[in-house]
Amino acid sequence: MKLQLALDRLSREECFRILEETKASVDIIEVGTGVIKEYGMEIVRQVRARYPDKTIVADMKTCDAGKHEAKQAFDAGADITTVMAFSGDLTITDTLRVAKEHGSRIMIDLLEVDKAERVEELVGLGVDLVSLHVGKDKQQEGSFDTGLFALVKDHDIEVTVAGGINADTLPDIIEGKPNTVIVGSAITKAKSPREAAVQLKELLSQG
Ligand SMILES: O=C([C@H](O)CO)[C@H](O)[C@H](O)COP(=O)(O)O
Repeated sequence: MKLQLALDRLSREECFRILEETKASVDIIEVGTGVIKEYGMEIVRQVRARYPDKTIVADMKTCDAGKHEAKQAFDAGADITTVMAFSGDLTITDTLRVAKEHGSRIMIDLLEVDKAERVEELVGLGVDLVSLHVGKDKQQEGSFDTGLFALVKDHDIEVTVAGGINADTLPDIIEGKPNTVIVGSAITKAKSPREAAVQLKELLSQG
């Protein structure tokens, strides 16, 4: 199981400090939506330049103008870019096509999706990587809900999970056997991001 570090609500300097501290434990670097909004695609280019061997996700949360936004992410050096599940089917297929042309991938963010039918449709469109996600705002009512695994149980696709995940909640989540666990705040807001990442990575290795 891989560990994906989400860099959200951080300055450029904080992003690079935390990356340096945690790089040994982190498999995938996610440049968060808010960080991209603050610094533009340039921050993705800078992360790529500094970490040429890491897998990089640009959390673009695209929902329209898919071809253009996917190209922006891949041209900046991302290996994977995110597209919202509620987007029109043409946005999904356009972004999948751009990803194929670039030898890259699309991760579909299932934020607020509660019907397995949408997942079925997405898989029918060619989607092979999704994120089960409890959003930052919704986390006021509770963090990642393992009930979300039901959405993907009938499909042979790669699954990532996100939403306020930490060392206390991780053991239950591991039971669902996701391919990748995305962690933001539990690492970036920790007193020692390095120690937090080491602990989470250890739990994932045991899982
Ligand atoms: O995608 C995310 C969220 O929508 C903010 O942009 C986060 O990267 C994701 O939820 C992981 O962060 P934490 O919830 O802080 O672990």
